[in-house]
Amino acid sequence: MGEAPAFLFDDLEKSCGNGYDLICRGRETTTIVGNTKYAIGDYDDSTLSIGVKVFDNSLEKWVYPTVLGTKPELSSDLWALPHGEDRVMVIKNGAITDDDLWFLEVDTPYVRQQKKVLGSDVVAWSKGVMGYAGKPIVISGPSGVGKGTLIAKLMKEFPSMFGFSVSHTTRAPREKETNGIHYHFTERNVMEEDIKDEKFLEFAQVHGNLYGTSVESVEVVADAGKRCILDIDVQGAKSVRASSLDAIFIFICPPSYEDLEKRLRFRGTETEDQLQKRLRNAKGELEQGRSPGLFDHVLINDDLDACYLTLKNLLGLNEFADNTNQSAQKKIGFPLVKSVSKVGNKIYLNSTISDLGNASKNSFVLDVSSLKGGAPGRTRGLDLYSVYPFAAFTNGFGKLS
Ligand SMILES: Nc1ncnc2c1ncn2[C@@H]1O[C@H](COP(=O)(O)OP(=O)(O)OP(=O)(O)O)[C@@H](O)[C@H]1O
Ligand SMILES: Nc1nc2c(ncn2[C@@H]2O[C@H](COP(=O)(O)O)[C@@H](O)[C@H]2O)c(=O)[nH]1
Repeated sequence: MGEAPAFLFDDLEKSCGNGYDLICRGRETTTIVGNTKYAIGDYDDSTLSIGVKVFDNSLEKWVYPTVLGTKPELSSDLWALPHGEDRVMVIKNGAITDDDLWFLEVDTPYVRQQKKVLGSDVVAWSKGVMGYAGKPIVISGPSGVGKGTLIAKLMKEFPSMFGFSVSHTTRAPREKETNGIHYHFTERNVMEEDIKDEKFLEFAQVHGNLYGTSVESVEVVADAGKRCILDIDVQGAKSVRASSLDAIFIFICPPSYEDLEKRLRFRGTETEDQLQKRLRNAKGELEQGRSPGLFDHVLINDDLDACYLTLKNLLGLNEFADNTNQSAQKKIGFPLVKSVSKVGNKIYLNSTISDLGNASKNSFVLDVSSLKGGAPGRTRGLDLYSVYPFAAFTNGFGKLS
């Protein structure tokens, strides 16, 4: 990581091509990935979003692929840069914050799978998101073991570091529960429809009700730069383990079955029937929780404070850790781009004005070496930092502090 080579910017004030990757600019811009030419631009007037065409080499004409994902709104100034063999990075110059960077996936595993399912040519939009908030944490264990209590302690002590994934459930709200905070309380038919529409990362029938984690509920936490905590049952944990979400899995055990029952009774939120059902289900969950391969850590919640300390230790949050680095990432705004150059995994952005409030020439690096994920939803792991003017905006190592 260092200062951008000066020649790149001086040679690149023109709008198209830099000798490394073909970088194109315009309201409608064409770019080549592999052997295929894509036109990305403004002819999709009906939706006022950026349209996509693919050049069919055998038919020798432009065709319209199925476009999946949320489409970015139209922009009069687009930059398109092929990224690897499977996607195009699209910069919407001068767009509002957080809407400036998109990826058009043309041959990622997700797109290839959708091509098979739909039997047509498919591309998919995925929004570029700066930073990577750390692996989500899945907390599982039988009802009444203290998962919610431990999570509440973590969220209270580290409010800027963690965000809770608000699940959907068909269970009725308890007295002190608020819709949208504790759960999204929902009707079964609505939730089943959303499951069919693939809006859920996982779902399960738990103690007679349907519970599920929507993709959106995990994404909003990560969009806020926070580490996502999921409180889900063992079936849900299994599904997440099998999904593409790279998480840490923690199972919470009670000191004894009798203690579990005492806690559930003490909480007083269940009828006797419901309580018995939860206790019966706990037996199977405790067996599965301890079976090898599913959970990375098993904690016994005997003394609450001791268990909480162990949880913090395994998350690297003990009193000697520098926890400031783990808080929400500081964002810098995307610059108004005048020229673009790509060298390896670094994209050099030359700007005349930036939101840093300086009207002089500013240079930025967008580091895509840690790119994670892809459609549907977001492409994460992007790192944007300023490299010029060196002294004024950096910590001396070329990166904004
Ligand atoms: N270590 C502990 N010792 C004694 N009581 C505890 C301990 N941890 C939690 N509790 C109490 O046990 C009850 C159940 O805890 P909590 O609601 O956090 O469980 P849970 O695992 O989230 O349950 P559910 O899965 O049903 O949501 C609460 O009244 C809580 O105060
Ligand atoms: N598989 C999922 N399980 C979930 C989810 N949200 C909560 N849960 C689990 O349900 C039980 C009961 O919860 P309660 O609030 O009714 O006491 C508990 O074990 C939770 O962990 C979810 O989205 N998916």
